[in-house]
Amino acid sequence: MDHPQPHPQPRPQSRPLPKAELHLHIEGTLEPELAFALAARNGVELPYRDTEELRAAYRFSDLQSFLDLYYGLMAVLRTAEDFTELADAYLARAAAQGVRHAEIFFDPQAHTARGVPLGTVVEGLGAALDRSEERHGVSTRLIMCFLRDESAESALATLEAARPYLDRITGVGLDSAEVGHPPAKFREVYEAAAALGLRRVAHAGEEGPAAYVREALDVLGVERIDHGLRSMEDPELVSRLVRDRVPLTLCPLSNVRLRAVDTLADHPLPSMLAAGLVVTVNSDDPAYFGGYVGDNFDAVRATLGLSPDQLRLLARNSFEASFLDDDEPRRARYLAEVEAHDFDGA
Ligand SMILES: Nc1ncnc2[nH]cnc12
Ligand SMILES: [Zn+2]
Repeated sequence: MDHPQPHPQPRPQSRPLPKAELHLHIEGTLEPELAFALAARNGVELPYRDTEELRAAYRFSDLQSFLDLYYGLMAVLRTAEDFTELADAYLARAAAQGVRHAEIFFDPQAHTARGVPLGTVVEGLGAALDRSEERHGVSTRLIMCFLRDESAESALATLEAARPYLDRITGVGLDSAEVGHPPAKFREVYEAAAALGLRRVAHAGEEGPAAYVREALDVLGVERIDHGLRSMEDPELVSRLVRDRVPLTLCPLSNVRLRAVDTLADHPLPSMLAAGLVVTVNSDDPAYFGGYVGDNFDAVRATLGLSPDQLRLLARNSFEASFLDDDEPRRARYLAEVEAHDFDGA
């Protein structure tokens, strides 16, 4: 008797490379559609007619031109539920692009300055993070950033105000307009954060010089550098970063949109990998810069010709650089997923 030939099985959709996202501003995940929905719900008038007009405004000449729009659009975020919805939408998108662990930045001063209490922000984000593993399969940490173009006193007051919420906060970071606001301005608040047992990271070398990267390490005692692009201008610093295995959280599509590099083809990621730097790939503000973290991986693969081994190294770095030190079995599971990942010959 003839056995029927099995039908050819449809090729399973290739699964995205498992990765951690370590450089992600939750406010930078505010998509135009959600911004308009929240504006309607909260009675906030936006200076754009519709999502199309808003998207058309996403043409930036530098970091400051982006920050002006970014802080302006935050006006729609008012209630704890708004922050929950924002974070939940990010986690769903991130999970679909292979994110297994996310260390999420937020900017408390950008909200408290508008009269939104810190507790509203932290509790709102926390509600989404609490159910993230169950709902999206993504473990999370929260990192509170100080705005470096605000005063050191304001940063200290923010840390003080965060005391009741420290069980939800893993670390502190430093972001916003870099040039003219060197890391040393925040020595005291970083010392206080360290004394509270908080982990420390800082943006440095995005638009600012390599000297800011050195200062972030020497004065603030940071464990990771966010961006760190301009470290490449200082060979001695590069040797130090390689020797000490200091992770750099790169954001390639952000660097193109904010004109830190001319084109993606000019991005120093391949030279940074070749130099032995511990680099990771992240999305920064994905709603504004044309893609989430998987899109950043796809773009560097396509444009910079990264090999499967290099992509796997980036993913491995992301878990090794993460603040999963309090859960080594989980980190080991994630790393095993990376090693087992099949690129389908791509
Ligand atoms: N790329 C970036 N640099 C500095 N501060 C930021 N805040 C949000 N995105 C930022
Ligand atoms: Zn950033």
